Amino acid sequence: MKYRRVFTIVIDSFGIGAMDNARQYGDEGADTLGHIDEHMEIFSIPNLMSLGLGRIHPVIHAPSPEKIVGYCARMNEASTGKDTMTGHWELMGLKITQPFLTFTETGFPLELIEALERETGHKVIGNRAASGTAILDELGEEHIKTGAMIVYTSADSVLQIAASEESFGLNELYRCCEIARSLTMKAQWKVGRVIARPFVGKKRGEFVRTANRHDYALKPFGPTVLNVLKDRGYDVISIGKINDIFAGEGITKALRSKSSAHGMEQTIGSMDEDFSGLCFVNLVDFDALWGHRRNPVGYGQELERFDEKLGIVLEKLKDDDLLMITADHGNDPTFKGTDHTKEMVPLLLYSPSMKGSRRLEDTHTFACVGATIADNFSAAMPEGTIGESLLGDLV
Ligand SMILES: O=P(O)(O)O[C@H]1O[C@H](CO)[C@@H](O)[C@H]1O
Ligand SMILES: [Mn+2]
Ligand SMILES: [Mn+2]
Repeated sequence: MKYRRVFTIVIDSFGIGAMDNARQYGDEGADTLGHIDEHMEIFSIPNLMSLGLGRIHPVIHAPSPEKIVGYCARMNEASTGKDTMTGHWELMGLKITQPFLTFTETGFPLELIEALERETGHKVIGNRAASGTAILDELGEEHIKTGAMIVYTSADSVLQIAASEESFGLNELYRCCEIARSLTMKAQWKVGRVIARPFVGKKRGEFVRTANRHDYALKPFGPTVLNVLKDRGYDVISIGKINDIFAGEGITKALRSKSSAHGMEQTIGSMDEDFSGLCFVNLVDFDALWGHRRNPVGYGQELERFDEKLGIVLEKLKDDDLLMITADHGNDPTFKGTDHTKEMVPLLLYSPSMKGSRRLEDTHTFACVGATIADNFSAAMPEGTIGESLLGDLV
C-alpha cells in the first residue's frame, strides 16, 4: 500500500463553480467560492492556496503562492441530485440515477402527517418547505405553548422535526424521529433523511439550534468503498456527520462533532493514533451556518478558521499519509433561495512524500476519491460502483 492512512475531509457545500448541467437545477451562474471571494476584502487561506485552490478557480483576494504542493482537480458529479447523501455516496463509488423523493412544493401528504401524529402522540405544525431558522422564528413559540412538532422540508429529500430541548426534550424528539423514519420507509414517502432539529430559547429572535442534531439516513443503495475497507480489516473512522450519512455502513469508529472547528480538532487528534485505513471527515457548518443562511462573509471567515487548523494538519502529516480535501455539492451564499447549488467541487491531494505537483484534468465523477482510496489499499471496487483511481498520478 502506498499510503497507510488517508484523511479525506469534506468541506460541506464548498462548490467551485456551476456544473455544465446546472441550468437543469435552476443553478446557472452559481459559484460558492467565487462569490465568497468577492465579499472578502482580504481572504486569508494560505494553506488552501498552497494546495492549489487558486489553480482550479481564481481567488482574487488571497495572495497566490509561487509554488503549490500536491495535486489539484475540479470534480463533476455524475449522479442526479445535489444533496449531501448523493454527494457523499458518489465520493465512495455510488452513482445515484433515481433521485430521492422530495416534497418541496407540496409538503408531506396528509396520510403521513396523520400517521405521525397518531404514532407519536403530538400534533404537527408547519409541514412545508422552509429555512430552518425562519420557521423556528415563526412557529417556535407556538411549539413551546402547544407541544406540536414543527415538521418541515426543503429542496432536499428530508423530513425535519424541530423541537425544544427544554420543553419537548431531546429524547422525545429522537423517539419521534425514529417513528418518522420508520413511517417514511414506505416507498411513496421514502425521503433520504429524517433530521432531528433540537433548539433552545423561549422567544422569537432568541431560538438557537443545538449540536444535538441527528440525521436518520437511508442505508446506501449498495456497498461502497467504506464497506470494502472495513471488510478487509482496515479502520474507517468517521468524524462529524459521515456516520449518519452512511447509516453506519462500513464504519469502524465514529466521533460526533460539535462544530467544524471541533471536527478539525478531532481530525488532528486522530493523526496521533496509530491506524491503517481511512479517516473520513465532514465539516457541516459551512453548509448549515453560512451556505443555507446566505452569508458569504460568514462562510469566508469559516474557511479562514478552517485554513488555520489545516496548517496544523499539514505539519503533522507523515510521509505515508495522504490528505484529500473535497466537497459534496455547492451552496452559493449569494444565490437566490436558500438551497444547495449544482456545482463542481475541489479535490486537493497532498502527501509530504510527493515529489511533483500539478493540476490534474477535471474528473467526470466524484467517485475518483473512493476509487483512489480503494486502489491504495489494493481493494477491488464493489460491484456496481463507478470511479477511476488517480493513485498513479500522485508521484
Ligand atoms: O434550513 P435548514 O434547517 O438548515 O435545512 C438545511 O439542512 C438540511 C439538511 O442538510 C437541508 O434540508 C437544508 O435545507
Ligand atoms: Mn452537504
Ligand atoms: Mn445542506
